[in-house]
Amino acid sequence: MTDRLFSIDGLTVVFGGLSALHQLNIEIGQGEIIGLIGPNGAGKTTAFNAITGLVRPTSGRVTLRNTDITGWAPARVARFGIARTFQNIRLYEDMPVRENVMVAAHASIRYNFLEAVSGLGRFRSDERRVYDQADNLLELMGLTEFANEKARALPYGSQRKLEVARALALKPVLLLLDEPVAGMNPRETIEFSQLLRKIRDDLHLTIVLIEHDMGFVMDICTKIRVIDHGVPIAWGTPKEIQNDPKVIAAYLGEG
Ligand SMILES: Nc1ncnc2c1ncn2[C@@H]1O[C@H](COP(=O)(O)OP(=O)(O)OP(=O)(O)O)[C@@H](O)[C@H]1O
Repeated sequence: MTDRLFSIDGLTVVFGGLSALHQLNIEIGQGEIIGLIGPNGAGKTTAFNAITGLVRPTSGRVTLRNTDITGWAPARVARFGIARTFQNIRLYEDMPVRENVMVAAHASIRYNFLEAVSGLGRFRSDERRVYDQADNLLELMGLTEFANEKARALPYGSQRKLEVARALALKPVLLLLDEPVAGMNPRETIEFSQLLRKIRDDLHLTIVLIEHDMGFVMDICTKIRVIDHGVPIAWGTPKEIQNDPKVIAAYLGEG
């Protein structure tokens, strides 16, 4: 593995009496694309929520760039370099596509009151920069033609790409994607794989993704962590995971 960027040690989340996540460990090097998979209800989204501060871990540690970020508030986690998308798309549907990205970028900028109300100085130059950055991200994600459309007018696959553009506006070092290709057709999914590799390379990103589309996961991931009923059951390359009897049994037992 290349330099360690991010790690999860013994991450555990208990809701009432339910152990949603039990002793999850993951270690990730710069530039890797890691898959987090498992049957429905396995605890995948809970892991993302615990990493990004939406859920407080019962125990365990989350480390990014040698800094313990366990239990940090969501905005602080985002500013420190972790951005995410959600399983259910979260866009400002009646806002134009470009503004959707600009609003996300603003989350990483702070003005004092005078600068904001006067619209002068740093505020104005930052606005220009945020506008240009949004256009660059839309171009990267192949969404330029939709810049002035309302988000709700976009085809579903493009809405998912817009979610990624919004996450990238935070300038993360680690990108967490929750079911990024859900609802995409096979052609869109292949194009999205290519796009993801490109943004990983161009923006020096490291990526963790949750996904049920196994063709996509096996194609794009360098390593995969499998969890079942909150418990980690396997860790390995796509080939190792595909042939692991515990993984096959977990998926066969689903439903
Ligand atoms: N806020 C919460 N309070 C109580 N229980 C929760 C909460 N969030 C999740 N759970 C429970 O924790 C378990 C894991 O849920 P989670 O959403 O993390 O699974 P998942 O692997 O992401 O599933 P899916 O693939 O269906 O999205 C489930 O039993 C779920 O009902």
